[in-house]
Amino acid sequence: MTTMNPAAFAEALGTALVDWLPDRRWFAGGGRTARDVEVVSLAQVGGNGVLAVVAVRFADGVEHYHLPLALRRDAPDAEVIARVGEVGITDGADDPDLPCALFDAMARNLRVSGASFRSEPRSGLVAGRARSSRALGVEQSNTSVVLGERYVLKLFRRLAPGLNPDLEVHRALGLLGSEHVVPVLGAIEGELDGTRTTLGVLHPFLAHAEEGWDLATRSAAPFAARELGEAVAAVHRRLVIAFGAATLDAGELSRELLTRLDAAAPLLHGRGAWAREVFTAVAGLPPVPAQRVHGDLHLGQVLRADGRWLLIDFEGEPSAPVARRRAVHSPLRDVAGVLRSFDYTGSPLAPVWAAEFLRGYADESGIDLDRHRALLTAYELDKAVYEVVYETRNRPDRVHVPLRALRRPDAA
Ligand SMILES: Nc1ncnc2c1ncn2[C@@H]1O[C@H](COP(=O)(O)OP(=O)(O)O)[C@@H](O)[C@H]1O
Ligand SMILES: O=P(O)(O)O[C@H]1O[C@H](CO)[C@@H](O[C@H]2O[C@H](CO)[C@@H](O)[C@H](O)[C@H]2O)[C@H](O)[C@H]1O
Repeated sequence: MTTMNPAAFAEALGTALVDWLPDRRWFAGGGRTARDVEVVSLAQVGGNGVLAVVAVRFADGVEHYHLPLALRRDAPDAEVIARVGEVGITDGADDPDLPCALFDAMARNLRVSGASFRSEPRSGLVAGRARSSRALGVEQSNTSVVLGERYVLKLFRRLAPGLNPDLEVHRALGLLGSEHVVPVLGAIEGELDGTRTTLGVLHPFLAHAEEGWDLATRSAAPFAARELGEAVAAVHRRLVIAFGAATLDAGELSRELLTRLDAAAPLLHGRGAWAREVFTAVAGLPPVPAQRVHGDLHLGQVLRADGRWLLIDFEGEPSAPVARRRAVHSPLRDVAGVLRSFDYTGSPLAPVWAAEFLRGYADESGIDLDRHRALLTAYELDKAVYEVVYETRNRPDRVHVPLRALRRPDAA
């Protein structure tokens, strides 16, 4: 970049991104056509790296994205997003050097124009200790890179101004000594709309961790569903200690559920009637205990490592505005998320796991789930409605799974 005109760089990049972005798994455009892409900030890092924040304009609004980029003269055409003169701009997450440079910048607590890099107290990061990098290569909403096989750097993609709830919650639970989350070792921040905004977070890489989804669908090992229930309840307890408790007015909650249902109605293939009844009945419940929760809990968000469950990715629903992701909810929302996930596995053992999970959750939390059946069912249906929208946008071949869950249980 030093030898490149920033205006020419931004112009070439913005133009090329209109076509490049829609093919990225993490791009949340949902089939909409971007009218234009504007580069709103560029921070130079390492010898060949740039952290860019771009604004993508659609007919119905603007979304911001974070793009770690590498600049290389020898970049193969297939990897190049845009060329400025002889220099090819490529996705920095796949670059052999850029992620290591980001690690070193965190270890050194570096500040450059437009970005700051930080290591957490007592993280023990030492520059130069991460010499290799590889993209994790899993299906995800952001992009995670494994560094030196010891660390994992999650580069957030779609941005909302401010502290990312994933970093906020991991940090808070880590400080409380929770054994069900990985510690935060470092973070990267940029600026968006004049607000310090999280661009990345560094955790230890658990090389032998297995995802709950893989354990439930691909492994012959017994699934520790009861322990998962206990772990979720333990995390919920610590979330109350860290962020406090509240109550929700049942009438307001009912209206919120119905609003989400109405918004999704065109995608539900006429399957919304039972959910409507259940959501309407929520208005008659007593005030609902609420707190910060995970917000998008499913079996891909839990890892089994060294005989314990860890919860990851406290970012909430990727498409929700950040205020909603940080809002308090009933903890049963997370319980419902895991139940939906058991249903997604299609395993004949799913009902058994669900029962064990609920037993573990009830025992650890002291919540009598039988007394809260109506609310739990409402959250399961709300999650299924969310999933119909999510799958329609991202994986249309799976939309039948949540659609099936919206059918009244006694329906033929
Ligand atoms: N500390 C870790 N060690 C090993 N693997 C991890 C770790 N954190 C996350 N992963 C893996 O990375 C995947 C994506 O992480 P996640 O935080 O869910 O990203 P996203 O928000 O992009 O979906 C997870 O499903 C998990 O398999
Ligand atoms: O992990 P993310 O934060 O990106 O969550 C989104 O993607 C998930 C899929 O990867 C999606 O989860 C849905 O599919 C899962 C199976 O692939 C299933 O276990 C979940 O229960 C189901 O919700 C999640 O909803 C979405 O927010």
